[in-house]
Amino acid sequence: MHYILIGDSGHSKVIEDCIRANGHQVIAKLDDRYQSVFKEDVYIKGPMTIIQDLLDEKTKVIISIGHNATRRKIAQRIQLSEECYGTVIHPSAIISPTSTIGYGTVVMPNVVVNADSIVENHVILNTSCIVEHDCAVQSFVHISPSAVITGGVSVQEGTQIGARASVNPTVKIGKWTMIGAGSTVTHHIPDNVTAVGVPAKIIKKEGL
Ligand SMILES: CC(=O)SCCNC(=O)CCNC(=O)[C@H](O)C(C)(C)COP(=O)(O)OP(=O)(O)OC[C@H]1O[C@@H](n2cnc3c(N)ncnc32)[C@H](O)[C@@H]1OP(=O)(O)O
Repeated sequence: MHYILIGDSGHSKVIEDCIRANGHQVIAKLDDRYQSVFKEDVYIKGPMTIIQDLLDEKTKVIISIGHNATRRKIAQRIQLSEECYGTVIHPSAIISPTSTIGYGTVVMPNVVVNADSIVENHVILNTSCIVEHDCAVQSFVHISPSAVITGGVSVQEGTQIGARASVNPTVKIGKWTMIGAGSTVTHHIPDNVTAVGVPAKIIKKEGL
C-alpha cells in the first residue's frame, strides 16, 4: 500500500514510521507551505491541491496534522470520500477484535484499545495511550501519549486529552475541550473548555 501524508511535520514522521513498520510506503508529503511540486528523496512534495492527481486504488491518504481543528478544516477542504483514507495501526498496538477503528485514524506504538470501544475517524491514539473497554472516542480527538481512558468513557469530537492524563470510568468529556497533561478527570467536563489538575478543574471557557 502507498500513502500520501497531508502535513509534513514532526507528527507526520511518527506516522511514517508506523506505515513503514507495516511494510508500506509513503510516496508523497503534501503541505501548503510548498508552492510548487518537486521530488525530494523518494517523495513527491507539493501543495495539497495536487492530491487528486496522485490518488489511485493502491494509495491511501492520512491527514498528518496534530492540531485537531486544523485536521478537521483540511478534511472539510479536500472533500475526499472515506475510502480514500487509510487507517494506520502500528504492529505493536493491541486492538480488541470487538472494537472498531475508523478511517484516517492513526494508532501509534504500544497503544491498547480494549473490548467494545468505538474509535471514530481522523483520531490520533498517540504512543502508549490506553482506551479501555466500552469507550466512545469521536472523530478528530487526540489521546496524547500515555493518557488513560478508563472503562465506559466518552470523548466527544475534537477534544484533546493531554499526555499522561487519566479519565475515570464512565466520565463524559464534551467537544473541542482540552484536558491538561497529567490531569485526572473525575467528573463530566463540558464542550469548549480547558480543564487541568488533579482532580481536573476548568481554567478557561474557550476550547481548542
Ligand atoms: C507527541 C506529542 O508531543 S503529543 C502532545 C501532547 N501535549 C500535551 O499533552 C500538552 C497538553 N497541554 C497542557 O497541559 C497545557 O498546559 C494546557 C493546554 C492545559 C494549558 O495551556 P495554556 O492555555 O497555555 O495555559 P497556561 O500555561 O497559561 O496555564 C494556565 C494555568 O494552568 C496551569 N496549568 C497548565 N497546564 C497544567 C497542567 N497540565 N496541569 C496542572 N496545571 C496546569 C498553569 O500552571 C497556570 O496556572 P497559574 O495561572 O496558577 O500560573
